[in-house]
Amino acid sequence: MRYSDSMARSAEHLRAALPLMTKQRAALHPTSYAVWYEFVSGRNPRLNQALQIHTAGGNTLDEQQTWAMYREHVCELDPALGGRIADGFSQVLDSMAASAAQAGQESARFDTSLSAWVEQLLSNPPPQAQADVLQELLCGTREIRGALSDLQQRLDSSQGEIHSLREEVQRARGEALLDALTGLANRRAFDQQLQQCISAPMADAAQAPCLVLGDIDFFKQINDSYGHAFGDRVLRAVAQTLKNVAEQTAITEQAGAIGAAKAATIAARVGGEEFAMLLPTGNLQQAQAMAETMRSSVAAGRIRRGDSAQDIKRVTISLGVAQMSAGDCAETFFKRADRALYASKHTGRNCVTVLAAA
Ligand SMILES: Nc1nc2c(ncn2[C@@H]2O[C@H](COP(=O)(O)OP(=O)(O)OP(=O)(O)O)[C@@H](O)[C@H]2O)c(=O)[nH]1
Repeated sequence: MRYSDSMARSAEHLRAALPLMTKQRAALHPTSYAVWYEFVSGRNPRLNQALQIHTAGGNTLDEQQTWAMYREHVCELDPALGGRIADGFSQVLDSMAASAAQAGQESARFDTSLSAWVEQLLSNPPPQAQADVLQELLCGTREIRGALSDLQQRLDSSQGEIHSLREEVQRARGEALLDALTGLANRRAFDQQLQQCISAPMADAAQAPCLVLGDIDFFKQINDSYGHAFGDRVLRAVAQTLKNVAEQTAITEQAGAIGAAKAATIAARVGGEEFAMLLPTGNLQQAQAMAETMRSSVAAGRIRRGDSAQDIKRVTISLGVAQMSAGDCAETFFKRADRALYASKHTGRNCVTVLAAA
């Protein structure tokens, strides 16, 4: 069970959460309560970190941001399970619709035979009592047919609803894995992909997955000088640049692959101003070249402030590159790329460092 706090403890959380919730721009509904309950209980460090960043400098969360927080850090919906439930419903309805259609056909056949018998009997009049019984049977059968056809119509429309539900689940699945600000994959999606890479058998160590971590330089100064909203714009612009370069790299990989299509590079936002690019196949030189293109593209980009014709000071990014080695788990692989990134920060920023496995 997700929440196992005692009555007294949860009442305490309620008292702490309410004033925080009322400050927000989102309505007071169970979703926003779940977000702020988890915040005050301190049980979800990643949520707390994200909320602290979002509410820095007195910012408040609107409806969309509250839902994004919920989806990314609180919601436990397993989208695959949601999909299976919708599929299950759909199958049940399919088989009910088929049974109803079959029952309808059978009752129609019975109705036809009954009508023929009634014709016969009326041309050779039976005693009145028997004729009445037959007429009643005929009416009853027609009613059954009518009811079955209604049922079938309702089943058809339920099918339509299930179809939209399935689309909704798929959409929610997509959103649950996307970073709401930049549209890149979020930390959750990245962790899943990284885990998949780690679990896959490694055929050739030289072609093992590579990880590129990037972190915008002096981002706090950008926020402090131009405001948080402008900081968000910078994040979106950098994300778009990284995504474009990652996609170009994927195209090059596919063009270079003989026969087999290689998996695309995944670009994700894994923290406030931190990004991760995972190349499922390739080699360290390719990853380094991609990181270098990312660095130079970000540095060459120009972002204008809305209220000014002037560009702001150049935005740069530091990057670290590492390749997975045989003994790695997700954590050791990530940490090596992180060490490479911090080496870039310490050698002056706006550069790329590659760290080979020890
Ligand atoms: N606008 C905006 N700012 C964010 C977001 N997430 C994190 N930040 C800010 O990013 C800044 C990160 O600052 P630091 O970790 O000190 O790093 P830095 O200033 O980039 O310095 P170096 O990394 O050492 O070059 C903090 O001020 C955070 O508040 C966000 O979603 N939007």
